[in-house]
Amino acid sequence: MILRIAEIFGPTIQGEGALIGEPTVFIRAGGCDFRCSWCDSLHAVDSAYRHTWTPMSPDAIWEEVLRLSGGKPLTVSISGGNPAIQDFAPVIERGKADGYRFAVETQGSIAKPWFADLDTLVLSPKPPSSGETHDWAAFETCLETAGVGPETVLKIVIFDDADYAWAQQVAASYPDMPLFLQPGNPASDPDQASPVAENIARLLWLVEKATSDHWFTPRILPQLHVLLWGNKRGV
Ligand SMILES: C[S@@+](CC[C@H](N)C(=O)[O-])C[C@H]1O[C@@H](n2cnc3c(N)ncnc32)[C@H](O)[C@@H]1O
Ligand SMILES: Nc1nc2[nH]cc(C(=O)O)c2c(=O)[nH]1
Ligand code: SF4
Ligand SMILES: [Mg+2]
Repeated sequence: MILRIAEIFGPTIQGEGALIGEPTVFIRAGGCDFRCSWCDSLHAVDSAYRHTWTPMSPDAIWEEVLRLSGGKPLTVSISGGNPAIQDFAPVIERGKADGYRFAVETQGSIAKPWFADLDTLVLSPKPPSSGETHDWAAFETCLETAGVGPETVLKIVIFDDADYAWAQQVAASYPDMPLFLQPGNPASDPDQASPVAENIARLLWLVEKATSDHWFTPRILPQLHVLLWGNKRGV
């Protein structure tokens, strides 16, 4: 079996959400069923970049993770694109046998049986500013398929007031899921000068909005990797 891989990089730290700060190797799958207006990983989404995606066997993927991590177990985060388009079961099986932990980042539009084998499932439904709309039945299927195996968390990107109101509705529908909010990063140009000031301003806006509303449910975090490395790829 062959998977389409946009990039494998690390070790770095997880920059977002529940596992922020955790040493991580990333596997970025090529291909996505969404096309968010502000996607920061278009090189793994847009078919114009398809020629840059490497066809790899699960063994070859695992060899690269072992090389990058020096064979020392850590958390492997499978992102994309939407990794749920492809079958990562053999990679996860191989890695767990070596003592590695697995997290997946997905929007929750496609469920896969191997969600149940993860340590952490990050579901990141897309707010109105993305231009995408959700099939909530498919989202529910992701939750059911994951079951009680992984810790399943919600991570929502907020660009504006409409996104914020939408996140409050989603949170009300899933009161038992840990909720993480991160401000949207409007600049995904890897050559752009430091986007830190803009991102901090957006984080401040979001923190002040939630605290003044007395909305105490979410944890609100920056994209730590953007603060450290800007919009650079492979970090
Ligand atoms: C690139 S996506 C890949 C995984 C999956 N397709 C998804 O969207 O969840 C990884 C994470 O980055 C977030 N993200 C993408 N573009 C962003 C941006 N411009 N600002 C902030 N977060 C962004 C997504 O919402 C998601 O949580
Ligand atoms: N350091 C770091 N943390 C991340 N968290 C989610 C990422 C992603 O693009 O899925 C990401 C990424 O690309 N780099
Ligand atoms: S779902 Fe994720 S990878 Fe796909 S376009 Fe949206 S942010 Fe990008
Ligand atoms: Mg990213």
